[in-house]
Amino acid sequence: MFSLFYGLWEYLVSKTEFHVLILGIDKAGKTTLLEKLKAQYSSVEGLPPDRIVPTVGLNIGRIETSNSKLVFWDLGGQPGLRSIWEKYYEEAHAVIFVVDASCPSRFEDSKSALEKVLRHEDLHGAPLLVLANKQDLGDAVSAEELARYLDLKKLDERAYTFEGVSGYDGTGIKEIVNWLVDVMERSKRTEMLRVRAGVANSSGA
Ligand SMILES: Nc1nc2c(ncn2[C@@H]2O[C@H](COP(=O)(O)OP(=O)(O)OP(=O)(O)O)[C@@H](O)[C@H]2O)c(=O)[nH]1
Repeated sequence: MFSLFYGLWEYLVSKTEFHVLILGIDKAGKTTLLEKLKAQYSSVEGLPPDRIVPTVGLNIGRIETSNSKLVFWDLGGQPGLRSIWEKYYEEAHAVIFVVDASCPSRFEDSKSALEKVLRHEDLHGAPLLVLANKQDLGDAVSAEELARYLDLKKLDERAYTFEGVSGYDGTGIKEIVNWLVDVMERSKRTEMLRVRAGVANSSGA
């Protein structure tokens, strides 16, 4: 009886853990954003921008909100490293795609990288958040302008939105977290991943 109540209590107070992939071409500002997220939502101090180096492997960041735990996987965006991204698709609940909104000469590269991500079947239905980063710079385009450029009108099978952010001054960070938690809680993909995890656990995996 006690274990039944304990199990119920544990279920009620435990926080759901979500996995969020942070993708985007090199120098988009992924790691800088992750460090800002950590600084605002965890007890770990984020690295200052001048100590961040280009990512070669994977950076992991964990934050907690009142009812969820978010684990962020930040992957290197250099052309030779983008083939690694797909190894993480199956386990991701949602994707953040970061674009340097102050650098129009690289929008085409971002567009084709994002199209390739969205075509991959392992990400079917995963919610997508596209970030127009570096809004602290005067010449950065807005999230709406970037959305028009990326031409992502045909995403009816997944939840998606755009947000203007800055990894330097923290613009948009709260909106990122609120949107992700809200949409992942309601996502069919989350249900699918939960069921799969349940199957793995019950088979002893
Ligand atoms: N002004 C400004 N610069 C930024 C911002 N975010 C990142 N940067 C700068 O952009 C450059 C690239 O930032 P990173 O965070 O290393 O970019 P990344 O996308 O992780 O790059 P890779 O690891 O190569 O994939 C660095 O010089 C950062 O200081 C921002 O919000 N505003």
